[in-house]
Amino acid sequence: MLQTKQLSLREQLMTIQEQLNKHEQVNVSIVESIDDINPVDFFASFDRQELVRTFWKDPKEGTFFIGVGQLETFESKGKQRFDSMKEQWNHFISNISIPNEAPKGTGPMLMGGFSFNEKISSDKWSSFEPGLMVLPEMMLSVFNENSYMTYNVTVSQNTDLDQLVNRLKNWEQGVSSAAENKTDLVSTNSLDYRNWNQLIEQAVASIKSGELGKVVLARELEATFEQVIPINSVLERMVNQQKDSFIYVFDQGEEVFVSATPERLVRVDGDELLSTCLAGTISRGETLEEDEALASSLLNDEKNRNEHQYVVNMIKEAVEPLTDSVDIPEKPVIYPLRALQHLYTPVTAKLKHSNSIFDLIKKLHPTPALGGEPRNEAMRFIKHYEPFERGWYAAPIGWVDHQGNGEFAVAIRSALVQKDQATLFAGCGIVEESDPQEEYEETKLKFTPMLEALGGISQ
Ligand SMILES: C=C(O[C@@H]1C=C(C(=O)O)C=C[C@H]1O)C(=O)O
Ligand SMILES: [Mg+2]
Repeated sequence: MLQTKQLSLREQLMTIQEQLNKHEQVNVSIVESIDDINPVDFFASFDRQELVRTFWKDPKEGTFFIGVGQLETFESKGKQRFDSMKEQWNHFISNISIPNEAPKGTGPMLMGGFSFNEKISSDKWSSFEPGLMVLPEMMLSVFNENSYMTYNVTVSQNTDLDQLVNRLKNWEQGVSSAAENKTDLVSTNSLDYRNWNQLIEQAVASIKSGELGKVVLARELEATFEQVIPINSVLERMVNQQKDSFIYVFDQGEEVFVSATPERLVRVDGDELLSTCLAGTISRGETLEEDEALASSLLNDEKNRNEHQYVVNMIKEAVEPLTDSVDIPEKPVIYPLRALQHLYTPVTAKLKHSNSIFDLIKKLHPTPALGGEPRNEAMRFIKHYEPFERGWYAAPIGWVDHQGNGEFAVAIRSALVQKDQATLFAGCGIVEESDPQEEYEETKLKFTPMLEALGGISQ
C-alpha cells in the first residue's frame, strides 16, 4: 500500500530538483493514490488538447489505464521492432527515478502497439509506425477498486515547478461526465462479393494443393459519416456495449485507432503467463434455446474446430520453450460476445526468468488466428492477395509496466478513424472446408459491433 500521508507532487519534485547539479536533468515517475474517478470521463476531459490519449480496459476485471500526453515516444520498425522496443524501454527505465512505491500497473508504463506486417507502406497509416508506444505524461490506473494517478515528468534546475504542477493537476478542478454525441452514417464501401469470392477460392485452392493449412483473410469497410466522428462517445459506446472485450483507443488527434477485441495475445503477471486461442465463430441466438443450439453446433462443427486447433497447436509450440508447466485444456469452450460467439481455449504457463513480454509477442505474432499456417506461406499469401494494407489491424496492442508486467491483445474488431471517415476491418479463418458465402457473412457479422459503436447502426 502507498503511505496514506503523501507528500504533495510539488514537494516531491522540489526535493528532486534541489539535488540536481546545474546541467543535470532527470526523468521522474510519481504515483498518487486518488479517489475514484470515471475513466471514460477522465479520457473525454482531455479532448482537443493536442495531446496523445490512450485508453485500455480489460474484459473482466475492470482494469483501466488511461494515458494523456507523452513524456517520451518510442518507435521501431522492421523485423526487429519487438526487440528494439524492448531494448529502448529497458534502457529508459534503468534511468528513471521512482521515489514512491509504484504498484503493478502504475508508475512508468508504455501504451501503444505494432503493425501486422513489419513494414507499412500506405499513406493512410502514416501516423501509425510499425512499433509505436508512448510513456504518457499522466496516467490514470484503475484496478481492484483502487485508483492511482502517475505523473511522468522531466525535471531540471530550470523547470518551473508551479507551472508544471498546475498543468498536471488541472484535472482535479473537476471531470464532468462526457456528453453523448453521434453523427450519421452517409455511405459505406467494401470489397464486392465477386472479388471476395475469387480471393477465398484462391485460398481454398492453395490449401487443397497442400501449400497452406489455414489462412486468415480480411476485408476493409470504408464508412463515411456526416461530421467528424466523436471519439469520446465511440469510446463510451464500446465500453457499454462490448463488456467482454478489451477496449482500446490510440488517439493522435485526427488519426485515431480503436478496437473492441475479445482476443488476448499474451498477459504477463510476474512469472505467470496467460495466452488465449480464439478462433471459430457463429452468431448469437434470439432466444436462450436458439443461442444454446448455436453454441453446441459450433462446439461440434468440424470446420470450426479445425480453424481453432491450428491456433492451439501453434501457441503451444511457441510458448513451450519460454515457459514451464504449460496448461492447455483439451477442448475449447464458448466465448460469447454481444453479436457472436467464438471457440476459446486458455493457455497458462510459468514464464522462465529471462523472457519478457516482447519476447513472447515476437514468438506469437501472428498466431494462426490472424495469419495462418504455415506462418510464412500464409503471410506471403495475405501480402500478395489481400487487396488492402492491414496497418495495425490484427496486430498486437497493449501495455507494459516498468516491472515487466503487461498485456497485449490483437487489434481485431477495429477501425482507423480519420475525421469523418472510418476504415473498419473484419477477417475470418479460411480452411479447406470454407465456403466463400459463409465466410462473407461471418465478416459482415464481425463489422457490426464497431459499426454500432461508431454510431453507424443502432440496435
Ligand atoms: C480475424 C478476425 O477474427 C479471427 C477469426 C475468427 C474466425 O474466423 O472464426 C475468430 C476470431 C479471430 O481469431 C477478425 O475479427 O477480424
Ligand atoms: Mg471463422
